Amino acid sequence: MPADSFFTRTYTTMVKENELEKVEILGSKTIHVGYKISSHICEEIVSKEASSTYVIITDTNLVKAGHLDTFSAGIKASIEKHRPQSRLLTYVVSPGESNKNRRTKAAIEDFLLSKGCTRDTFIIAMGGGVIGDMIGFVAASFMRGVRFVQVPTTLLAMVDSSIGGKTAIDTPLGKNFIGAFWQPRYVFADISFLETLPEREFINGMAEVIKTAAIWNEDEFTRLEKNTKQFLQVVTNRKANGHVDLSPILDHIFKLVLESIKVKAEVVTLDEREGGLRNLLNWGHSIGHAYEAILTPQALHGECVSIGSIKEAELSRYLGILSPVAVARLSKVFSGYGLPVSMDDKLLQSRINGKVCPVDVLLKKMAIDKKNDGSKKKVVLLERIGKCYEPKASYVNDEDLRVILTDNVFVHPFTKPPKEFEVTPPGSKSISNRALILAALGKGQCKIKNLLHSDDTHRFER
Ligand SMILES: O=C(O)C(=O)C[C@@H](O)[C@H](O)[C@H](O)COP(=O)(O)O
Repeated sequence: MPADSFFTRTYTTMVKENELEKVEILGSKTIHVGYKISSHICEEIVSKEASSTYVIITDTNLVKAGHLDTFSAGIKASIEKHRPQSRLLTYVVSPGESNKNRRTKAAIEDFLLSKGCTRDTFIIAMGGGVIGDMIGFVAASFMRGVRFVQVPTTLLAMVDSSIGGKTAIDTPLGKNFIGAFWQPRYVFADISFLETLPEREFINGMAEVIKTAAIWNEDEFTRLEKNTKQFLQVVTNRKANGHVDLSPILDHIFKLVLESIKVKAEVVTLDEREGGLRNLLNWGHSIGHAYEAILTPQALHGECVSIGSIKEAELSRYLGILSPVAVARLSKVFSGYGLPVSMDDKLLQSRINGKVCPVDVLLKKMAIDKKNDGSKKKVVLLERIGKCYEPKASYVNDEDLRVILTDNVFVHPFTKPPKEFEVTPPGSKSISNRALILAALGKGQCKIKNLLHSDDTHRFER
């Protein structure tokens, strides 16, 4: 068998070039997912969306990878074909979360104004989550709102940030605090962009993929569990030019992108403005954003969401809602895809230059969360893999959060023992189970205090 025949053979059964799936959101099939669909994207934009000025806004990473040149050439060709009077402008920003701010937004707006852009301007946001969020917000406010499309080029942007019309910039106090709901006319997710995506960014995007399956789609979660090894093998194996040959896992990637998009599109369609249900997509983010506010830019969004998801799963577990087995499955799958699941992660530690996340600071950061009701904190609680406890975020208190946010408890002997003290140790599992059996055998009502919550007692309770 020739050396590349494994890939060739596998590839023939897989996703094909130009293959396209259209996902419905808010009543129209405007999310197009495919592999090597750049000509479709350019044709669709220019032929369907009339404009005097098309503006591609992207970042320097996309320029370096050659994507801006290729994409501009495609748009120019479509302009010549369909609207020869129109023009194409391009604008490039610096990459990274630290540039998703008021200053960059203002610079983009000044550029558009200096070029005489009017309300018929059509913006193409090509890039990752930072570009999509910020350019979406520019589109929402420029001339009181202009049309735009999302061309996500990272996994995170494809499966999450490009879908659903949440646009925003960050402020020093936290992420996405200033923004608007502004729907893109289309989202074009071309999987082939992922072939040039760096390893760390690829892994970063998996956090949102796992999150989406965890809150809504158990089958997909189980499928994700089965493919961790192969994923990491392929994604970490780079060619001389740093690119990745996705062909052995192209089907897996296509499916996980599509399944994540479908879930997000369904949730957004049911609750576009986040009255309740859309909170679920924020699972892992209440705590994740708090970590991110401290650890950015050394840690990426997905890495913080991964830690936040495990902490929020532990909170559900602590409240007796989620089983320890589910927490273990979650932890295994996040780490299986190369993500940190706690602050102890060695790779994370090597990146964050000794930064620490004290519980009080995390709680303070969590106090500014769009989901909260004033000073009452809210977190999405998971009931089991694929299902949340409530169809919205639930009220939680600082005492409970403090327990799960505290990483290590050091126990020291008293240097000077107090005369009297009272301690309530956690309930014993075997005594809890015996108490439950006795209660079940007895007649009338029985009140059990200090029951230990565990998988066993939970089953006994039923
Ligand atoms: O689209 C949503 O709704 C989400 O919550 C998805 C999140 O994964 C995403 O990171 C979102 O941008 C965060 O939104 P925010 O409301 O927490 O700022």
